[in-house]
Amino acid sequence: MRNGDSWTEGQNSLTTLTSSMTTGPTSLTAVPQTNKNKNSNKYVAGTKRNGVTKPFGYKLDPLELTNQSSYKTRSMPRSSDSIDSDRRVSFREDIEDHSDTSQASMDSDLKQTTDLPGQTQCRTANGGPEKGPQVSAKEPSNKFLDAARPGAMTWRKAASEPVLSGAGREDVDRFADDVNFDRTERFGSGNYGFDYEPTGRKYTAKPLRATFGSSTSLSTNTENSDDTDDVFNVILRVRPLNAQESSRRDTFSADFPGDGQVSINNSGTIRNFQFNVVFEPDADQQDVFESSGIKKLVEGALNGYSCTAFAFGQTGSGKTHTMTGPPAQFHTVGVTPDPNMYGVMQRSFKYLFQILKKQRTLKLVKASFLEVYNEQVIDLLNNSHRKYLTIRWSKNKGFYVENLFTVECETIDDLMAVLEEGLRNRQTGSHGLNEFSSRSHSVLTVTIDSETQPEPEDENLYITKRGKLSFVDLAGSEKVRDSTANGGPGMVESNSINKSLLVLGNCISHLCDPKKRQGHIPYRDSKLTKLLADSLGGNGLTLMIACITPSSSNVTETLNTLRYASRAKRIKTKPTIKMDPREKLIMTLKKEVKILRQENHYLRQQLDFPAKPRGQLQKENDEKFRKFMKEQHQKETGLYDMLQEYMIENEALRAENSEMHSVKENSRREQQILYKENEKLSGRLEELERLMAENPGTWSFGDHRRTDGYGQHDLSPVGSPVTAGYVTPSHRSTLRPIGATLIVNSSKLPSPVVHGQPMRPPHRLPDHVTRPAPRPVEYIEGNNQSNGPTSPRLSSLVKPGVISPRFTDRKSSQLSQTDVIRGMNEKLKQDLLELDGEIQHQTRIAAKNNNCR
Ligand SMILES: Nc1ncnc2c1ncn2[C@@H]1O[C@H](COP(=O)(O)OP(=O)(O)OP(=O)(O)O)[C@@H](O)[C@H]1O
Repeated sequence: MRNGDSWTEGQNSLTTLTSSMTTGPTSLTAVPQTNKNKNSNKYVAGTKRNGVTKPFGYKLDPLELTNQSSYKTRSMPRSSDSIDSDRRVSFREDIEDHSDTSQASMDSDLKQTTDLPGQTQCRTANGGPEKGPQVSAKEPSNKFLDAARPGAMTWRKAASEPVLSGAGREDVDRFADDVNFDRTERFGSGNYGFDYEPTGRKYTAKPLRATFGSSTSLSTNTENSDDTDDVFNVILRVRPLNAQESSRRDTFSADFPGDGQVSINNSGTIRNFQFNVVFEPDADQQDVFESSGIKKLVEGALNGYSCTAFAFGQTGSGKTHTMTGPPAQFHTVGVTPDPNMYGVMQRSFKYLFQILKKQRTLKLVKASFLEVYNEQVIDLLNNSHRKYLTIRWSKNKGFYVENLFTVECETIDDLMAVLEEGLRNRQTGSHGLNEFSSRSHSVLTVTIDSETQPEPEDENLYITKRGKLSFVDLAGSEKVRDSTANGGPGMVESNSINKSLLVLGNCISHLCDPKKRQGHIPYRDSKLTKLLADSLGGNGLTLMIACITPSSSNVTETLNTLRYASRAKRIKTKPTIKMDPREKLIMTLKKEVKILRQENHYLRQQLDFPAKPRGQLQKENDEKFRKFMKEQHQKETGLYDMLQEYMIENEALRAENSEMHSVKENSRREQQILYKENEKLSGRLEELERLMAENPGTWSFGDHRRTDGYGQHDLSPVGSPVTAGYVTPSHRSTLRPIGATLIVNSSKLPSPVVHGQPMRPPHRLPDHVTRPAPRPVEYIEGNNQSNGPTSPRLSSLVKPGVISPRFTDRKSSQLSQTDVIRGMNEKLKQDLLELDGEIQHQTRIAAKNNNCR
């Protein structure tokens, strides 16, 4: 025996384990094994039969389905006389028959739902709720109509004759108007279709299958689907009045206005509800299978999603009938189950194996079956000791049942055997409302492991997806009074059923409230909700099948069920594919690599590198690319030398530039100092001259001549005001020639006439000295570089003609400019000294003359 769910144990757990059921002489072999194919370095599922391990694909051999002896050796033991082979053979034949006829349309089966056989007709309401039955003014009850979904519909048996036959276009139009269809629906994919003759003149109206449940409406191929609208569906099945109810003359309390609506008459008060699909009492098992959406769940599980179908409702309302067929046929000795009465479970198994047979890919199908009875989990496939199993929780798996027996199912027979074995072991009891009442919640889980190649071009990458298909048949909610009457089951049984259903209701109301959904969901309050946590609030596809009885005597329970279902209708889940965490990581990395490759490709384009094609040729191209780069390197050796030259040259230029910068800075500073000094000297000269001009009689200048002429001194920076004037006696004391002391008594200063001549105009510096030095011509126009290129290669890059012919060297230009200013400075000092000396000389003469007088 091995644990049922070994998902997080990864591939290592898939070791060959052969275990036998211990419940009878004929054993069911459980071979959950995987052989590692060393050549391909990937895992291949295998099976052990009669000691021989065969590749997993073996079980998809068509012969297998008709191999009677193989079936018999693997049949499940029964406590009663063995009649199973006949039963199963008949169902298998049924599969074969159907597969023959439906095989051709398998493709379309997977894409869209099939047409009705013709004896059923879809009826649609003519105008929605307002045209439905009268709603009591006292108690308006349309609140459950709010979440109606497009495609909601009602199934009702109709006359086998088409509604319109041999009618012309006008008739069809009139008919379409009558049933309130718009034009697009008339000839499109609405609930009615029209066959017409080649002439186009004659039409036959025919009802089409419901679009609900179509596999095309769910994007099951995406890893994380965004389609949250069509993943939690609620359908309603109303059973007919049974013999007991009819004999009591119970009235039929349900009405079906169409469009998936149902109205319940509770003693004159009408309550309306709406679901994805409503099956009226005369819908048969095949109708329910075809139009409930269960096919979509099977397909989802094959694609790696967790899918759950669960039936709920009052006791005796038809849950087990819908899921597996009439319970009597599994519990009555000597009765052969009628394949026509098989429920959605058997039909789903058949559909699953039909797809597997068609796909012929590596798939590993395993099944487990358990029940929750009086809040205890019991393995229905290994219940010889009826041990209670523990529910545990792990980060990767969520809630799971420890030590649950799992059977590998190679064929549909294996799966059928699992179902029958479990049903036989399930707790049933008889009470006033149901002779074969299920006293427990049962969960049959089919897991489908499939290896897929996420990227067709990558032959070595395989990922394993685990899809899960669970069928849950809940114990019926019941009034303890009713169920314990007539020697019914005990209070404990009823209470535990009701309690777990209450917790389920709580979880549903939390899940359908957007605010509460973010918080704590009380899954842990019951074993049932722990097991359903994944289906209710998880990442899967869920189908709730609400079952009700139309009997007026059970209207309160019926309304409870409908409210329950309406609330559940608002639950939204987001389906995601379950993968092994390691494989998930590989996928993530793979995606990253893909993105990086794209980026790389883009950059290559930008840099004019040769593009690396993606996909299967990647390796080959990588090699080519390496070769190309090698060649390029060889070709580019000359370029490399050039690059080195450039680098050396660049370094030299940097050093030169740096030197030039420091020379420039020094000379700029020196010039500034000289400017300032010149300014001072010039100021002193001006003052001295002004002083002499103011006292012309006192001064005579003899031969003192300015070589530079007379005028304004402009030694200040460009733009500063220029002062001009003569040296006045009052300012004599301020005249301080550099290196000499001017001793002048201003009050006794002579007139500024020197040797009988008026004093000369103030000293003026030549223009080229006072103005800032002209900017040296730049080497390249618009380029501030202070140096020219020394490299012949770089020189050749410079356009001829832009180099100034006068330009030789910026450094010398800087220096010459400083020299000019320095020369001027010298000259000013000279002038000042001369003037100062003359003044002193004149002063002495004047003093001498005064003494003589
Ligand atoms: N749609 C139907 N058509 C004909 N018979 C039905 C239908 N639904 C239920 N029945 C019959 O009604 C009886 C009770 O049905 P069933 O056992 O499936 O109810 P249940 O909801 O599973 O009850 P419980 O919760 O007690 O197990 C069965 O004999 C079943 O065959």
